[in-house]
Amino acid sequence: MSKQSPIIAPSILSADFARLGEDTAKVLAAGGDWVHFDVMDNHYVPNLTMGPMVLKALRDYGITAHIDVHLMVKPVDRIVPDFAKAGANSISFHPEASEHVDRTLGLIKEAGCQAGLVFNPATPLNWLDHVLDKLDFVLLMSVNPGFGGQKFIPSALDKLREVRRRIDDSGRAIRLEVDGGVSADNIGAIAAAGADTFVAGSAIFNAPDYAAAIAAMRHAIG
Ligand SMILES: O=C(CO)[C@@H](O)[C@H](O)COP(=O)(O)O
Repeated sequence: MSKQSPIIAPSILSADFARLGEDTAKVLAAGGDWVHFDVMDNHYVPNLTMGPMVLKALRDYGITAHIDVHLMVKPVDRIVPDFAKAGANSISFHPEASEHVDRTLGLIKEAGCQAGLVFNPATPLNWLDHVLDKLDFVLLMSVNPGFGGQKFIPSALDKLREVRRRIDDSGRAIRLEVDGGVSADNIGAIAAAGADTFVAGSAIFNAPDYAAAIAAMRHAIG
């Protein structure tokens, strides 16, 4: 399966939390495709962010775009139905944080969401071996999870190429998402390595003009 059309998913971890609905609507109006929603539990990662109530509040505010929930939590399973009920469209998790990866993927699908597996920079790709057919997307972290505004780790490019090869060999329509340190300066190389779904937080929300930042990324993807 060749690459799918590019998606830019602004990470609202870098949005103004005091005006989250407004800032999310603004970044979507500026050209963002999905909302990337980072859930951190101060256990699996050393930070604490948002839960299902915040996601529901965004839906109630009028956000209708695809909301892409990245669970950085341990354990995983018991929170999955709550995010689905709150209005998540896709849910990803870290395999080493789940007791039973296949079961967690099943729970996500049963809840009506797209399912993804997330790999930290040092997580081996063999977690993909027996579940590729159950995935809607693979999310490769190009920073260690927990914080926005970190620098892209260059070895992620080789890993992206390897996952792209595995997806292409499978013939399945699986998206390849990348997250961490993505900017207009490196997104061209990241796309060339095989990514089709791009999460960006600080490069968009710290820019004076969200639309110009997103347009520069689309232009660099080509
Ligand atoms: O999941 C995470 C961090 O753990 C990311 O989604 C960050 O929010 C990306 O932020 P930038 O690196 O683009 O600033």
